[in-house]
Formats: sequence, structure tokens, C-alpha cells
Amino acid sequence: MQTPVVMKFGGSSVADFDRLRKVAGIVAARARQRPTVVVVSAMGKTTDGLVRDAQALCEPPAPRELDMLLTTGERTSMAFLSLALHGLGVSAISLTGSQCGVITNHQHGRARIVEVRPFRILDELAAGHVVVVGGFQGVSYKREVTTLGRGGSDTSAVALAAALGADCEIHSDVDGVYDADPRKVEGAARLDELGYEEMQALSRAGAKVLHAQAVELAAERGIAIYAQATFPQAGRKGQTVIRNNPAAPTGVRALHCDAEVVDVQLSWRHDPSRGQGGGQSRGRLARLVGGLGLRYLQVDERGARGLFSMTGRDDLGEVEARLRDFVADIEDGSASVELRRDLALVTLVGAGLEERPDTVELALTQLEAEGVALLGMRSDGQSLGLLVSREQGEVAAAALHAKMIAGRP
Ligand SMILES: Nc1ncnc2c1ncn2[C@@H]1O[C@H](COP(=O)(O)OP(=O)(O)O)[C@@H](O)[C@H]1O
Ligand SMILES: N[C@@H](CC(=O)OP(=O)(O)O)C(=O)O
Repeated sequence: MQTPVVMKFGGSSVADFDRLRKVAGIVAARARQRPTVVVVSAMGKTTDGLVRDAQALCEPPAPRELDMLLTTGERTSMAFLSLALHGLGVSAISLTGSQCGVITNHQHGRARIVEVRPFRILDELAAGHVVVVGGFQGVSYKREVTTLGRGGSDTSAVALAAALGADCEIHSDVDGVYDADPRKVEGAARLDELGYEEMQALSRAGAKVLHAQAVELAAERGIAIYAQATFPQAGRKGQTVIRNNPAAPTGVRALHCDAEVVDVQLSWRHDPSRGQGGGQSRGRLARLVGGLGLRYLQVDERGARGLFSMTGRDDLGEVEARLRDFVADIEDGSASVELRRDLALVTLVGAGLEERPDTVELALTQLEAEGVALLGMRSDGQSLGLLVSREQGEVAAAALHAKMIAGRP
């Protein structure tokens, strides 16, 4: 069989029937040349609506039921796209993540793919069908339906491409990855190429254009990702290729401002050497904070602290409830939980930033010049996160972009 292609279309590309039919036309043209697998997201803002509906019935919604509900968004769009293809005379079949053998762990709401068994897809391709797959979903070893976290259809696409030895194209409403969100930062420029690690740092910082787990998987399996526009504007047919790129320029390559960040702090003054249940509580604390998926997690003898982004997750209610239950269980009242919600995190992305004092100095000077108060700083190998108030996030991002990326000599 010829090398297949996996084409992923995000929610904005299939937001209504008009766009869905156009996507069907694009897929039909491609399927005449190569075996084609299409991964679709839910139409438009369907997933947001389903989350709101669930929360109206019960807050926080049970993660298992929420997963069951959210996967219906992708089921709808995959069946519609398959029907639109039939309308064009193309033989197509839609399959759920479970039918495609996307096996995940059982972490509802942000499951990780552990294995793909693509036998059904291979059979359908061999039979000459276009296979339309519902993205963002899988099935756990316990046979529960799971979702991969918001934006997770990108991960479905990369995982299937890896399992099929296919090329992976991510089609969305932008023509690639920019050095800042082009809808928010004036003067943002498209990057032709980006290495896995930098892209992963940008995704983790909250840039919706690609899902972090997708990039991680692509790096692990050596899959190149071609990020491009579904409907390119006339004369603007560009793309960004994400792949291993050791010769990439150094320094700050991109930034992202996540304006929906919550600082989660669990204080813990219990002395485990005293009190009977100390050791057990400490073990519970470790399991609890480890499972919350906070960014920049820090744990010490006085407690735990990390950042939660409401841009990428809907389960703050669940996280808060688990923390409060834990605190309530500590009978001597020595534990407490505090959430600070009015924060933005501006993340600068580039190789080895934390080892470059000049970057830190320039960033801080720039923030000061703009009158932005720095509330905290976090760093890891590929990123430098600057915590500011929510209302100053955009000003900070614009200033840092102008000085440290666009204005760089
Ligand atoms: N650095 C970036 N480069 C490109 N787009 C970005 C970036 N950061 C954030 N975005 C946003 O990501 C959006 C595309 O992702 P998404 O909304 O998930 O698309 P889709 O609906 O196709 O899945 C763009 O509209 C853009 O506003
Ligand atoms: N529908 C899901 C999954 C997804 O990947 O969406 P999109 O490709 O539109 O970001 C979501 O809204 O999170």
C-alpha cells in the first residue's frame, strides 16, 4: 500500500455544514492520490457547550460521565464528514477512537495514549475507503471511554500517523505556528520550522495551535508535523514543519500569554514524625498532588504549589474539591488550600533560556519599563514563565514580543 496521509481538521474547520462540505472536497481530492485517514474535532465550540451543560447539572461533573458526553461531539462531526464524503461519491467510513484501537490509560479528562492497534483502519484503507476518525478520544484498558484533554485531536492524529507510518498534517484556522498568537499579538510572524522541544514548550504554555502530548509523541516517534491552514488565504500558502532541528536559531523563538492561570497552593504544617497518621498523610499528599497535573509543581515539607491553566482544562472544580477533601481529612487543621485566580503567565520559549541571564535581565527590564509588576518567575529547560496579573498579561506579551523576538537584531 502507498504511504497513507493523516489529515487532522480542527473544530474551526468543520464549524458548520458549509465548511464541512469544503473539507470533504479537500479530502476527496487527496484521497484520489493517497490512502487517507481524516481525524476530526467536534464542530466549532461544541465541546465548550457540552462542558457547560454538564456543569449546569452537577459541578464538578464526574470525570467519567464528562468523557462519555464530550466524545459525542467528535462522533457527530465524524459521521457528518463521512456522509458529506458519500455525497461527493467517495466511499468513507467513520470510526470512534475505540474502534481504531486507540488505547489510553484511565485518567479521565486528560488520558494519555499508551498504544494504538490500527488493524481496523488498515483493513478499511485496504478496502479503498477513506477512514474518518473521531479525534480526542480513546478507550482505557478498563474499557472506559476516555478523552485526551482539550485540543487532544492533534494527539489522535500524531498517534495514528505513527502507528500507520503515515505523514501527519494538522489543518486549522492559521497557516502554521507563529512566534506569538497571531490573534492576540500584533506583528506576530509565522515560523517555517520549529524543533520538537520548543514546540512542546509553547504548547505546554497554552498555545492552542498544537496539543502538547501530540508534539511529545511526534518527538518520540520521529514524526514530522505539518501545520497549515485548512482554507489558505489567496497568495498565502505557508506552513510550519515541526521536526527535529538541531540547527535552529538559539534565544527566544516564541512566546505565549495564558491569561487564565490559577496559582494553587496547598500548605502543610503537619510534622510527620509526630501524629499517628503522618506518614500515611504524606503518602496521600504525594499521590494527590502528583495526580493533579499542575505545571511547575513544587513540593516540599511545607506543602505543594503549582499552576493550573483554565485554557487547557475544565476540571478546576474537581481539582479544588479533591484538595479541600484532603484538607478536611487532616483533623488537626494544620493544612490549608489557597487558590489565586487573577493571573496570567507569559512564557518565553527557546532552547536553554534558563541558562541565559541576559534573557532574564532583558525580560525584567522590559516589564519594568511597561509598568508591569512581576509576581513570580518559573523556568525549565525550554521556557521562562513570567507570572503577572491577568489584566497586565497582554501588555506584557506585546512588549516582550516587540523587544525580544520581533526587534531582535
Ligand atoms: N503561536 C501560535 N501560532 C499560531 N496559532 C496560535 C498560536 N498561539 C495560539 N494560537 C491560536 O491557535 C488557534 C488554532 O488552534 P485551534 O483553535 O485549536 O484550531 P482548530 O479549531 O483548528 O483546532 C489559532 O486561531 C490561534 O489563535
Ligand atoms: N473538541 C475537543 C478536541 C479538539 O482537539 O478540538 P480542536 O482541534 O478544535 O482544538 C476540544 O474542543 O478540545
